[in-house]
Amino acid sequence: MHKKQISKAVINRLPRYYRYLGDLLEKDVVRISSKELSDKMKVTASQIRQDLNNFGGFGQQGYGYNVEYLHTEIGKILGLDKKYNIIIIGAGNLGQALANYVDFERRGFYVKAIFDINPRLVGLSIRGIEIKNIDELKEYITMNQVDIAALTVPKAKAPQLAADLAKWGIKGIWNFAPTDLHLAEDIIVENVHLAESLMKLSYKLSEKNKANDK
Ligand SMILES: NC(=O)c1ccc[n+]([C@@H]2O[C@H](COP(=O)([O-])OP(=O)(O)OC[C@H]3O[C@@H](n4cnc5c(N)ncnc54)[C@H](O)[C@@H]3O)[C@@H](O)[C@H]2O)c1
Repeated sequence: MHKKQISKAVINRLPRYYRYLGDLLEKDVVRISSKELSDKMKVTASQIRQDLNNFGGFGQQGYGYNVEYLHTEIGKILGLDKKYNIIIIGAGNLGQALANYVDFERRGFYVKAIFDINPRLVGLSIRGIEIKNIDELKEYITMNQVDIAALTVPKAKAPQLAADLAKWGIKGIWNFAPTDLHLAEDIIVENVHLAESLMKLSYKLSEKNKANDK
């Protein structure tokens, strides 16, 4: 059977559905109508129905959505029913902050090792996770199951490291360096460009200020 192509916009909204449903579960909410979910999320009820219809609906007429079921199913679509081993390349400010964040584990993402080039950092531990010398990276990847590499190195170092990671078999790169990586198509890159997000905020603020000045 031909698999239906899910649009990027829908995929982008799924983590937010997942988060809201997780919050509802924590409050022991058993079911929710698309209208209630829509009021909470400030997304139209028809948008919610349309989005979820992409995956077979999940809802029942007159009943709404079973929160736990929907949360589990969206989790499966997002691949959150699996465990992922992460390594962090670059143990500076951002790399250390990521390694210190325990909540990723709750979602199935486990930071297993951190690598850096700076001998003053190598050998230290963050939350019990050892910072290894970057020279050990290839061997580590060969000997261990690594699913995702977070790149938190300076921009100039990122492309070469990304190419090495890809060559050594890493399929998922979580890139925080403010540069675009050009890798083979089977390597999945998710960019987290914080400064670009800040620029969007700045744009919106300046638009608002312009409107107020009128
Ligand atoms: N800190 C933030 O809030 C922030 C925000 C937006 C973007 N970024 C981006 O994230 C990246 C990291 O930022 P940061 O603030 O953590 O920088 P940082 O200078 O604190 O840390 C970078 C680390 O990478 C290491 N490194 C350099 N070359 C390496 C190599 N070849 N192999 C392994 N490790 C290497 C350095 O020794 C250092 O420990 C940068 O690209 C930065 O632009 C950071």
